[in-house]
Amino acid sequence: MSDFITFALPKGRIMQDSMALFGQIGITCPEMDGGNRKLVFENAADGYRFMAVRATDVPTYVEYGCADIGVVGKDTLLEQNKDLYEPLDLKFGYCRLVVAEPKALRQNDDPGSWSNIRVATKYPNVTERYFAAKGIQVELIKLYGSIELAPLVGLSERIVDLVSTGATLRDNGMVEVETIAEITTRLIVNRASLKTKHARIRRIIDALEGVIGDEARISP
Ligand SMILES: Nc1ncnc2c1ncn2[C@@H]1O[C@H](COP(=O)(O)OP(=O)(O)OP(=O)(O)O)[C@@H](O)[C@H]1O
Ligand SMILES: O=P(O)(O)OC[C@H]1O[C@H](OP(=O)(O)OP(=O)(O)O)[C@H](O)[C@@H]1O
Repeated sequence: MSDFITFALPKGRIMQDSMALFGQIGITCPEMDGGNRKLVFENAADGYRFMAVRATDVPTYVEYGCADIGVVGKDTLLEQNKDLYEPLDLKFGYCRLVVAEPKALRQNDDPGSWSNIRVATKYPNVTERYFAAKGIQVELIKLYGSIELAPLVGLSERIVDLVSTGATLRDNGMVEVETIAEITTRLIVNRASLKTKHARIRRIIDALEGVIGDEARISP
């Protein structure tokens, strides 16, 4: 690894909030404002590099040390369960991971009586763990997006997915049944980088904590 500090940032909705937060601690990348299709951007003067990757790929780039630091939703971390240092809750990207089902089904359904259900989700590992802890057997159908479609076309009656405003569930005739986890965006760090680039990474973590507040710190 170089003397650069390399960040892996998700291309989607988290990117803008991440750069706004880093901007508050003086970490910027003017090259990113260029409006092109580049995937790696540098601020060579300050020694920072930024990679734009798929949200679900952030933990992989950090785990393998291609990036020293990553920004990623807790949902992705729960699903992938990788060995990463997670020092900070960045306190944005708030949403919830929930179990949901069609409104009509909910009226006569008792989740307490479920013993064997079929669930469509982007989060098969979290879903399996959650229902296994309740003694419920799940037939998992892994999807990669538009999860709320599954009950509409008879793929599965239940889904596990993220809810933020609730508009997607509502507009597709579904309601929440249970909350599995509250989700926010997290800072993750490669364990080797934490040793080899300790002073710089510690400074970044401390500066972010200074901006967000003490409640950002996650105890190991
Ligand atoms: N509706 C939402 N409101 C707020 N945060 C959300 C919402 N949906 C997702 N997120 C958060 O943003 C993260 C990235 O979501 P985004 O939609 O940008 O990527 P994605 O399309 O889900 O991932 P990928 O590109 O790997 O398929 C999620 O992992 C979650 O933490
Ligand atoms: O409660 P809401 O504010 O409506 O947000 C929830 C929706 O947002 C996410 O989908 P996304 O936009 O990432 O699209 P996707 O279904 O293709 O993953 C999530 O998977 C829900 O579908």
